Amino acid sequence: MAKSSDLIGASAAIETLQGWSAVEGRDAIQKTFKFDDFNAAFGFMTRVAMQAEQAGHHPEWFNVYNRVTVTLATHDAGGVTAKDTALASFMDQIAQE
Ligand SMILES: C[C@H](O)[C@H](O)[C@H]1CNC2=NC(N)=NC(=O)C2=N1
Repeated sequence: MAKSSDLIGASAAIETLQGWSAVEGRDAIQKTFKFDDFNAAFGFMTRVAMQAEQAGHHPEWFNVYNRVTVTLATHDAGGVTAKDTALASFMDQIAQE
């Protein structure tokens, strides 16, 4: 379980990532991924879901057709930790393929 001492914070986290922004009003990071169609978006979500389950760390997300808006925070810690930057990097990596 993550602790508040694990926090790195949204501002520091987005400096190390591409295309992620800080969420207003809470310590979390967000990005909208856009794909060719629903099939590609859902394929992305399926791969992320398997990785999330393996890591025990899960995204908050919202899908409409070819867009997936992802919010990442570590609930146990009350904000952004290395678990979020790791999941964000994984998403960036597989979204390119
Ligand atoms: C017991 C279980 O590992 C925890 O509840 C995990 C599950 N997935 C999680 N996901 C996220 N994003 N934050 C958490 O604090 C978290 N905690």
